[in-house]
Amino acid sequence: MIRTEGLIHRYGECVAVDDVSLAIDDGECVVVAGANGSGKTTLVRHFNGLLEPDEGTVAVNGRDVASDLVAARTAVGMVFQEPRDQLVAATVGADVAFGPENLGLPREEIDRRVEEALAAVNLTGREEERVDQLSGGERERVAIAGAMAMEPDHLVLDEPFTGLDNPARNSVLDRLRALSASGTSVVIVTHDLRDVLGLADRVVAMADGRVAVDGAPGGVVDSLAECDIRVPETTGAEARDRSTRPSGRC
Ligand SMILES: Nc1ncnc2c1ncn2[C@@H]1O[C@H](COP(=O)(O)OP(=O)(O)OP(=O)(O)O)[C@@H](O)[C@H]1O
Repeated sequence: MIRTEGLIHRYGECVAVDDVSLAIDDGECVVVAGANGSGKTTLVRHFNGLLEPDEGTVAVNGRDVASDLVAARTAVGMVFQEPRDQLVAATVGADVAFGPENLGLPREEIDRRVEEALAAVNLTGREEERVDQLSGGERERVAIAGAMAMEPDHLVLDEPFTGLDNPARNSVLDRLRALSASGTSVVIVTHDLRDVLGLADRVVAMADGRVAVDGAPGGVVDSLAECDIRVPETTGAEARDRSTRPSGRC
C-alpha cells in the first residue's frame, strides 16, 4: 500500500500539494487526473522519495519513505513525464535489462523479464536496436518496459501515453490491466482520461494541490466535469453504466 497523511509540498510560496491524505491499495488501479499545475506530478514524486514532504508523511508497504529510501525505490517503479531521460544503455535490450541486472537476478530471470516487458510495449524482437536510433515514442516504450521489468509492487506512470501510437497504447493498457489483476498497484497520472477510465478502479482528481474528487469512475464522471476535467463521451457513458455510486465531492 502507498499511503500519504496530511502531505504538503511547497515550492517557495506555491503550495503544490496541500494536505493530501490518500491510500492506494495493492492491486488497485488509480488514475490521478487534474488540470496542468494541479499538483499531480508533485504528489506522485513523493511515492518513492524523489521529493521530501514539507509536512505530513508518506509510507510504502507500511514503511516511512523518508527513513527507508531504498525500500521505497525498490517497491515503487516510476516512469516520468520525459521518460527518454531515463534511458541508460546503448541498446533496447540492455536498457530494459539494466534494472533487473542491478537487482542481481539470475540471467534467465533477467531474460524472461526483458522479453515480457518488451512484449508489453510492442517491441518484441528489437533488443539489439540502438536506443539513439529510436523514435521518441519508441523510447518512451523502452522506458515503460524498463520500469515493468523491475516488477515493482507499485507502478507509477506520469503521462505514459503521450507519444504512443494506438497499438502500443493498447498493448501497454492490456499489460497494466494484467499487472493490476495480479496485485501490482498501478497509478496513472494524466490530464487525458481517454482510454484509462476503462482500466481504473478509482479516479483521484487534483485541483489546486488538493484532492477534489475521489471515487470509482462511474460515480465521479459528473464531478470531473465540474472540475473542468474533460471526460470522453463514450468512456464516460461506459463508466456510468459500470457504476452509479456517487462519490465526488468537488
Ligand atoms: N520545480 C518546481 N519549482 C517551482 N514550482 C514548481 C516546480 N514544479 C512544479 N511547480 C509548481 O507546482 C504546481 C504543481 O505542479 P505539478 O507539476 O505537480 O502539476 P501537474 O498537475 O503535474 O501539472 P502538469 O499536468 O502540467 O504536468 C504548479 O503550480 C507548478 O508551477
